[in-house]
Amino acid sequence: MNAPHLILSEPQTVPDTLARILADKYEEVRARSAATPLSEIERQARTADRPRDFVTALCQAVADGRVGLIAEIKRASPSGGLIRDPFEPATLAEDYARAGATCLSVLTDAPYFQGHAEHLKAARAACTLPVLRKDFMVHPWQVFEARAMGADCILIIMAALSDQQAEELEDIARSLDMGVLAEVHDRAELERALGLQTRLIGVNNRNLKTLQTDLATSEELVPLVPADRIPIAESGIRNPSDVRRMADVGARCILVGESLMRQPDVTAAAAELVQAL
Ligand SMILES: O=C(O)c1ccccc1NCC(=O)[C@H](O)[C@H](O)COP(=O)(O)O
Repeated sequence: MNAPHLILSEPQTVPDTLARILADKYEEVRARSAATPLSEIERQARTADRPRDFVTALCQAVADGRVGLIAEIKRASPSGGLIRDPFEPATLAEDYARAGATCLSVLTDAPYFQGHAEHLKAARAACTLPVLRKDFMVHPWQVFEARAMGADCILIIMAALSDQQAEELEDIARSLDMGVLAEVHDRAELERALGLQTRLIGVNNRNLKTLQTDLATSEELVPLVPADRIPIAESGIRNPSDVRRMADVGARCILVGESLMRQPDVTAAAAELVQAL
């Protein structure tokens, strides 16, 4: 394949942790695409089974007045260290589905989150929920790889990409009938994300410099999301009262990982969030 055309849009403004992750991701893509060329990964993506409709599932939850819970399967993280051990993605997926989650999010990044493509495959095979590949997308090759492993949606982190890169990744995802979740941390990123076609706008409450979460980020940004988009509050949501706090500013969809992963009974914990309103 040609040299990956990863260019960090404004490297000096990318927070340190994210910059490190992206640099490693670039190396990972280079190695993986050397082993499986773009033409081959695209062939695998285009012959994979039909994607599940991630966007419609969340729209339907909102239309029904339900909490749209994207329940995350995450073994470890830079901020939380090792979060869950033992870790069984298939069982967790079944537990989340039983609790009434709308979608799943599965970490596939290995170096920072101890994730793996096999976690996504196992989780998706264990239920009928649409699945987000939670990873740092920096190159078209990864979008094809996501579909080839079964993912139904990709994450586009606006802080990591130029507008042109984000549009390119979105175009490929749409050509594969995948959903796109555009993630923002501030007003400038939100403005840029609204230039994409996707309806899913994730407001991440995690400050990428400190890795601390603060729900005030969603309180500031969610009200600025236009009515034709679906705001999703991400990170740092721990209990039903946090779910109500997010709904009060207009986010009935939430993405929750660590607080669920730390519970012995994830079904009960996820059901509590789903039934919070
Ligand atoms: O979780 C981290 O430590 C982290 C560090 C650097 C970049 C991203 C990170 N997390 C990714 C996520 O967005 C979360 O996994 C997701 O929103 C769920 O958050 P939480 O419920 O707080 O686990």
